[in-house]
Amino acid sequence: MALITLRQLLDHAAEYSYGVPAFNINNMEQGLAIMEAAKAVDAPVIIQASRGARSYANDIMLAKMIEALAAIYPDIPLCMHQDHGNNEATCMTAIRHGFTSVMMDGSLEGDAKTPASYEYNVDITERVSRMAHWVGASVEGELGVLGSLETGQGEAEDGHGAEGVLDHSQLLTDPDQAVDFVKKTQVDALAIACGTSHGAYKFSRKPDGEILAMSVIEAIHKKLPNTHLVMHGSSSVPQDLQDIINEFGGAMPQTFGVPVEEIVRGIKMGVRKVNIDTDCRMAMTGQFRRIAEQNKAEFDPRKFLKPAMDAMRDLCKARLEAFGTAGHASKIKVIPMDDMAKRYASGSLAPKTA
Ligand SMILES: O=C(CO)COP(=O)(O)O
Ligand SMILES: O=C[C@H](O)COP(=O)(O)O
Ligand SMILES: [Zn+2]
Ligand SMILES: [Zn+2]
Repeated sequence: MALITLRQLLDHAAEYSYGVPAFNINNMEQGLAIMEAAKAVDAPVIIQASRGARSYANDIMLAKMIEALAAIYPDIPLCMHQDHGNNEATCMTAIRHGFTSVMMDGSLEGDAKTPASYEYNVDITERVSRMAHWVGASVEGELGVLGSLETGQGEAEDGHGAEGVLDHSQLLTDPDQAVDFVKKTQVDALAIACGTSHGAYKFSRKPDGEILAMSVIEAIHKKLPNTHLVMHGSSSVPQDLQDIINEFGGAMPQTFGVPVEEIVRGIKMGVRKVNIDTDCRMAMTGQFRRIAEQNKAEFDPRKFLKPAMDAMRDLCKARLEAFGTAGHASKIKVIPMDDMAKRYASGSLAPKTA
């Protein structure tokens, strides 16, 4: 069993200057695709489940699945992370089900829609941090609200994400506030807002600095060189995946994601965790559509799921290679959560924010 905490994994990533993609899962096929990719290139992985994934798959199913994946791939350090926790209970029940890491997303209130005050965010994130660290689990906080700099819109349409139109002061993380936030909350990793948003429709054109503010990451990294930064909404929405979906009966309007080369630039500026869900969904859906179109007599779900799994595996492998994660799995000796708990208690893992 090689379940690793986010903190240990990102400390390793920082030491060796690489980034780690965090792929979302909802089902067995996605779990196997990620692990196959990781094994192929000897990479550690972060698998994350949203609240939606937990209610779709059931907590017990997810917990047993993670246990199974860790047993099938004993040589791959696997971090199991709660994506976008909305309150203390979401985070604590995730840990109870074997997650080694949680995101307390206090940038929004408990309804996961209303932008929260800074005080609310600090208060709830600090509390979750304190509790998670008692048992050695890691915590990711978020400062700034995800949403498009083109439209000012969050992404409430998928059930979480800010409602209404936001201004740039909300959509871009303030570097000075980031320093204060990390000091006060003691988070292990900090998700920042720089113009990315969840889903396929991020940018209406190939993003430049106007709409994808990499300069914000650079400014935060200057002030917090020892803090692990997290980029959400970091699918690249590759043209070839849009084309496959549309070639086989889909109708996705032309859209643009976060170019892989921008993420690689981010990794040089302290980005250690890169959240990717949409690309994996698109890789799978393209194959579902292709098989449905090319073999109309087919009715065995495995004939759809296997090519979908292979496409997701290839996507994951490409990201693990591009972000420099490949080759590091075998170099990591996993520290058990109980040991991590002792390290937190001793103060040795306190964030360096001098
Ligand atoms: O940030 C994400 C999950 O937290 C996923 O982002 P994408 O929708 O860009 O894949
Ligand atoms: O928010 C990030 C992921 O894309 C999860 O999406 P979801 O809530 O639809 O599972
Ligand atoms: Zn989402
Ligand atoms: Zn996210």
